[in-house]
Amino acid sequence: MIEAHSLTKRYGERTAVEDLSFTVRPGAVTGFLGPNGAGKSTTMRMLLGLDAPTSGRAVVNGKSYADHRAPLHEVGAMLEARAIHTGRSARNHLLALAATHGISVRRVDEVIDLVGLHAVAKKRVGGFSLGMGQRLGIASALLGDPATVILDEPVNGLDPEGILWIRNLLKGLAAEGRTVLVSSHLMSEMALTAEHLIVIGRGRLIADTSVAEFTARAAGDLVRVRTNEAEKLRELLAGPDVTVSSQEPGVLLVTGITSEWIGRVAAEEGIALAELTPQQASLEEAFMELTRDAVEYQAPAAQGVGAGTEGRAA
Ligand SMILES: Nc1ncnc2c1ncn2[C@@H]1O[C@H](COP(=O)(O)OP(=O)(O)OP(=O)(O)O)[C@@H](O)[C@H]1O
Repeated sequence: MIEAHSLTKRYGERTAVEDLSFTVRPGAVTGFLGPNGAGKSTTMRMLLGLDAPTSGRAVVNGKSYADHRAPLHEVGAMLEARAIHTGRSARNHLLALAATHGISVRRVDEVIDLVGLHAVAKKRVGGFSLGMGQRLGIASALLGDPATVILDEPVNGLDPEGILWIRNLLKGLAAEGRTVLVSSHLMSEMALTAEHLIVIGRGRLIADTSVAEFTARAAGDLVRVRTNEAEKLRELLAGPDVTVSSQEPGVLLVTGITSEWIGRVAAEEGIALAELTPQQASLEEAFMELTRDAVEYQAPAAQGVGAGTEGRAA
């Protein structure tokens, strides 16, 4: 379990995180979302004792990170995965880490297999692709078999196969009863991976919600229906709380009733449907809407003034 109690971090004039409180529970993947510069990495560093909060307290598994006797067994973390420029092999890198923490060679080989690096375990890490580097970072995080796992943007730069792999790995870790906190700036990815979401913007809490709740709210009740008998169906669906619009021939956009209901009406009247789709595609839009006021660097056109220059590299 992770607890943030009124965490605040200031860098001089700049407030990176402000009065941030949340709890991350075991047994589920929790997505930590926010636009660039929202304060995700700063918060994670405070959770891991790498940055001291200006005020407030971070507690992991009941204690602050520094008070854990064997932190690698309590919390495994991967922060902004950078290529590790080393001439060491992946296995030797993990062996060195294991040796300083009293972790067995057997466990090193276990995590190598777990992250799928077996074939390249003896290759120099310096020559690793971004994806292989991410896998190695995750292997390091899992080395101590920790109850809590904190990963900063683990899917960054991965190909679809790598993204799917991380998604399943995180779900598996949560299913084993671990606490899993994973940051991202992609709502659509988190919707597929996480059960719970903590959304921040400009260092402040914007939402603490289940993914199901967020998705339901984002999706609204818009349903797209395609049929050759659009006009007939439109008349059948008409009602005081129902709106039906159409922007292309044969396609209706319906709000006010569920897709199940539309399907039933069509079936009863013998109307064949070519498509019946509850609109979920607006997730990323809903996230942007939620965090719109909290985006640090907006394009000048969007903001109407000469906004800030470059963001830090993500
Ligand atoms: N060491 C530092 N010194 C000064 N300002 C910092 C420092 N670290 C972070 N900041 C500022 O704090 C704010 C939050 O940064 P942080 O890296 O935590 O955001 P983030 O949500 O992880 O963003 P990203 O997705 O871009 O990595 C930003 O405005 C950043 O410029």
